[in-house]
Amino acid sequence: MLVALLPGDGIGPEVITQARRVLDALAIDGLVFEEALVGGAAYKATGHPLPADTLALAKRADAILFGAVGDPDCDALERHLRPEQAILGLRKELSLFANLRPATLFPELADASALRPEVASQIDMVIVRELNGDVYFGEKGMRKTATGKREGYDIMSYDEDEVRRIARVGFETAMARDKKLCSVDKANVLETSQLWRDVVIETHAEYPEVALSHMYVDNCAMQLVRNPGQFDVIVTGNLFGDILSDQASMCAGSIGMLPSASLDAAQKGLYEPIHGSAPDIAGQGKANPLATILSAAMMLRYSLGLPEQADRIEAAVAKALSGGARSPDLGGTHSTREMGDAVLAALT
Ligand SMILES: NC(=O)C1=CN([C@@H]2O[C@H](COP(=O)(O)OP(=O)(O)OC[C@H]3O[C@@H](n4cnc5c(N)ncnc54)[C@H](O)[C@@H]3O)[C@@H](O)[C@H]2O)C=CC1
Ligand SMILES: CC(C)CC(=O)C(=O)O
Ligand SMILES: [Mg+2]
Repeated sequence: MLVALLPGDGIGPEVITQARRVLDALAIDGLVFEEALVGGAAYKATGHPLPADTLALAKRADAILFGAVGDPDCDALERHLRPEQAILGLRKELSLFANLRPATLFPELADASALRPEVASQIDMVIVRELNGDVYFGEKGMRKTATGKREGYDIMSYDEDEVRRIARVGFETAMARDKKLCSVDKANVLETSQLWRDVVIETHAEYPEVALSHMYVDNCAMQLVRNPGQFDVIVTGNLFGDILSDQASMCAGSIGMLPSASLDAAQKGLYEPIHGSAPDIAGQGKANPLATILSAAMMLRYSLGLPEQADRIEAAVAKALSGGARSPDLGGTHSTREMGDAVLAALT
């Protein structure tokens, strides 16, 4: 089993190092790693954020463990050369259309949430985010209006097949949990969202056991803070899912806690924390590696068929937290490496 390791930029390499230590400690027979440059690091070395070799490795691998991309030095580059194009390119090239972002509060972290502990303790949801379409992949550009003003544009669109396939992932995810699916859109304003809602309703006929509800995205942002316990599975588009999952992460303690799986139709996947390269703390040993370590657990479960090993990692993370391991984002002083040490010590 080949895992492509793509550490990327900023805190990406720091958190990937800790995930790799945990995977090594499991001593899984036949698991091999191959590392490659991606993002700003790749641009600086090769002139492209997603070099052909890196893409070829990602295609060849059984799974991809990804850190994060993004480098302030690259923010003025033409868009197609910016580090973020690497993760967008991987998602598109590998048809990773289904992004699962579980947001669960480890009970030990009730005090780390931005919400009151009795509200935060109810959080146990999965955000299913569409990852191959929407405004991120529509036609975009800069142009001049008739009166000579600069105008930026990004086209938002979904076709019905794109909505149907992610709706099915949402329903399937709900079937495996509490059978409650909330579809989040902005159908009161956007035609893209009206189609989204119509197709989700049509797809519901295939899953009559699931209780389906609909919510506008602005209300959803509010409800995530007011009463996050009401959500079981949320299915939504690329842009809304991006924003809502960062918000949900803070309700669950920290953005440094949320893992993700980005899957294609055959469960091949890229696994990454939901956060970015955090240039404000990069190189300081302050990054929380648990989101990446938990992403490695998702990789073992979804793409490598090793659910017991995934359980071992998740149990070790819970034990490390019970034992008091806290990086600064969780209100503590543990360094990135010490968080990794705590998980390693808790592995049984
Ligand atoms: N999938 C990816 O590779 C992503 C890349 N990005 C890129 O990352 C760069 C920085 O973006 P931001 O908007 O600042 O988002 P960010 O997620 O990198 O950071 C937001 C805030 O959360 C903190 N944070 C993030 N991860 C943390 C961790 N593991 N432990 C402790 N604190 C953590 C950061 O220090 C920062 O204050 C940009 O270039 C952006 O485009 C952003 C999101 C995802
Ligand atoms: C570079 C962004 C598109 C990535 C992001 O913010 C995310 O996937 O959460
Ligand atoms: Mg994001």
